[in-house]
Amino acid sequence: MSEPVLSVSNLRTVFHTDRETIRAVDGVSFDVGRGETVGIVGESGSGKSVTARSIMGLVESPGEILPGSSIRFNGQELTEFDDAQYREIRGSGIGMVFQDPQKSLNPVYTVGNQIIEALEENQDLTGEEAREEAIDLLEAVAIPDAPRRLDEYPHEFSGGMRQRAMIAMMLACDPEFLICDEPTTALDVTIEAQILELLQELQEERGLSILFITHDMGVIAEIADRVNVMYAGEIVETAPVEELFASPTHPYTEGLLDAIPGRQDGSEQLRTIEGDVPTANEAASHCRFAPRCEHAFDACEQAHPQHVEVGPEHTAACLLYPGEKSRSERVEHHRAQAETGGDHE
Ligand SMILES: Nc1ncnc2c1ncn2[C@@H]1O[C@H](COP(=O)(O)OP(=O)(O)OP(=O)(O)O)[C@@H](O)[C@H]1O
Ligand code: NI
Repeated sequence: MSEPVLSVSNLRTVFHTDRETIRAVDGVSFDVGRGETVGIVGESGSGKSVTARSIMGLVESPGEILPGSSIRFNGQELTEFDDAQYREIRGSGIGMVFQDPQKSLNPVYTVGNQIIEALEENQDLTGEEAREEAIDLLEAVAIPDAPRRLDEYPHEFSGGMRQRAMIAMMLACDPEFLICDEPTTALDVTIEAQILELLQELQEERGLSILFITHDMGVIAEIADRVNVMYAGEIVETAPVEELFASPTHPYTEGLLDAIPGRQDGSEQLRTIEGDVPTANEAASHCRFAPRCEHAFDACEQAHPQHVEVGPEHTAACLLYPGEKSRSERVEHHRAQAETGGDHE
């Protein structure tokens, strides 16, 4: 792969509360290549949105990105950016699409006004030129009757159309990198499919790189080239999408896949993983998934799993691997890796 657009390395983002320090993102590393869509998937509370907010420079007190974390975007170290530099990069380099367009679209201004304002701010367009470009953008996101809809307010748009308008507004900043955080979760499946298709078209036309966050493995299958499975602040498995679906390796990933309707053969039932994602408040010295894992054994509570190569461009952090070793050898392997590979306090 050529130089990645985004390279996140050992990202640790915590929230300080009176009682404890919540380790929302705890040593996360991944790359996004140019023109690539990389997914982050995991249940609620696993740290997906905090990862996105960390990249966007939107972590506020009592949150903190810990020293030693690195977020490189086009070779620039974002963790060293000040507010002004971050505003600049949010206005041009990196765009973000959220689950809830209500939060990004202002109800008291027309959709057109908001897109035109973004164009004026970020692309130095004014007057008729900006209006023409805003119409082009609404057409680019396939909003019918664009010139008329430009003068409507967000509440006059349906949910799917609002999300399209939100994407158009984001395109007004002409970003090269897009972070989508559950952009289709609030939509019904037909509209969801249309928005996913739109994102893929825009990606091809504009050469966008995308980080796509969702709790839905079905959506990941549609959109991602590579996938990171996240659990309790950590990435527990990473692989190209076909490889992940063909050979899921971490028991958590298997659990997520078993919960997709229609993936079971006749004998199996649709299953959900019992229990909830724990809130991590101490450095991991064990497997955070062990309490919910049907394959867990004693050592899972005592050694912190490290990433092991389990297939082509495919790693998993689980004490069941490397599969060819005995159980005690595997535990030793992970302990040794944790020491040399740099588990952090
Ligand atoms: N401002 C905050 N203060 C304290 N804790 C926070 C804050 N924001 C997030 N957290 C905690 O960080 C953890 C990860 O949250 P995050 O929102 O990243 O999860 P998520 O994977 O995006 O879940 P969801 O699918 O529900 O959006 C959670 O335990 C959450 O409670
Ligand atoms: Ni989230």
